[in-house]
Amino acid sequence: MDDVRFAVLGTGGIGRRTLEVSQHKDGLTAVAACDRNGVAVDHGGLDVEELLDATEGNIASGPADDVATDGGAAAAPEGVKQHGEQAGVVASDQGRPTETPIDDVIAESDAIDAVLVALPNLEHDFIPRVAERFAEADYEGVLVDVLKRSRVIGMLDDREETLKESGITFVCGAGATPGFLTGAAALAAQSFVEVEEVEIWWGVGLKSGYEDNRGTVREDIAHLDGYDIETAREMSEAEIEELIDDHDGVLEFNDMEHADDVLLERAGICDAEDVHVGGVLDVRSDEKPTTTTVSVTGTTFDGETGTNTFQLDDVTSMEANVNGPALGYLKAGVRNNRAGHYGVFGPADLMPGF
Ligand SMILES: NC(=O)c1ccc[n+]([C@@H]2O[C@H](COP(=O)([O-])OP(=O)(O)OC[C@H]3O[C@@H](n4cnc5c(N)ncnc54)[C@H](O)[C@@H]3O)[C@@H](O)[C@H]2O)c1
Repeated sequence: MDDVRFAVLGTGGIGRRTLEVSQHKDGLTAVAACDRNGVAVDHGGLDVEELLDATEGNIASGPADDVATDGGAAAAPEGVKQHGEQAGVVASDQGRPTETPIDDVIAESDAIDAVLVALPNLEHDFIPRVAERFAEADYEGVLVDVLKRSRVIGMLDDREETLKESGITFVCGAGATPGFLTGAAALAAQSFVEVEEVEIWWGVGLKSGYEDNRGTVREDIAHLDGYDIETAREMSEAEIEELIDDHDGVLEFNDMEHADDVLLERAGICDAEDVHVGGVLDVRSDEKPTTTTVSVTGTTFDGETGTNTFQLDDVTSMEANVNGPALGYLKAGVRNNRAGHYGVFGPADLMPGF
């Protein structure tokens, strides 16, 4: 494949690591990146190392106001981590402040093959609305997101015609779970003619990455008993710290609303209600509190019932398991886009069919 010129929307915990991992993959050139305050564009290729150094421990992240409804820059957040005069992308020599970071990237999109959307998803239709704005600008290329919530997939499907008309290949839910593990489940299902159950159980140790992944942790908190997306969004940083203290740093989640379910159903693998996602997050240790496992139980053509299991090594980090696959799916998206396949694709659609 020829060189792929890509952009990252949202240089928070995930977006920064995507840029870093792309340095270790062939044929990927980062040409644009933005966060809530700033944008950096260089069609000859960004100096990724400089951008990462400038934003290290200095992420324009933060809680409730992370999504301006017009998709533009949100107001200065309470949770900005900052060690210089400027937060996030603006701290880089290549960055400049802007009120309209996403529109500034859209304005450059003629020369961009793929865009990785690593924006927060605390407002459900934010990412679908961002996709719509790329379509309104007649973008012809790939959009990839790493969103987690099941209900967002339908909102993307509702916009599929608009995306197709523009020539957009949208790969949704393409992180770890959903994403990597959804693809693994689709592969594990191939032994069976009927799938009864898919169990995804993940373990993440985030001590050294906690400060850089607060957006993700906040979204996960919404899955705890007694919390929802609204309450999680409105919690202050202090309230989040308190909740984490109450759990001694270890949060366990059961029956999460993770899009693995609808993504496996729309690929014809099994019913969404037969997919269960849960896991354990430890923000005080880098070691995974439990091994990440995907178990697919089904019946073979010759009547045996079995369970195929896929396990991640405990030494592979969340960042490796989100960003490696996200960039892999991005490349698969580009291959499809160049072949004229437009519309909305989930990770399981890019695996052997069922
Ligand atoms: N599928 C998976 O396995 C998986 C795993 C981890 C995280 N995620 C998802 O990745 C996303 C990002 O998580 P994170 O921990 O990196 O969050 P984060 O808060 O660290 O980063 C979000 C970034 O988006 C930027 N941003 C926010 N609003 C913006 C706006 N209006 N315009 C431009 N930029 C804006 C922020 O400045 C920040 O740079 C979340 O939606 C999370 O759910 C998915």
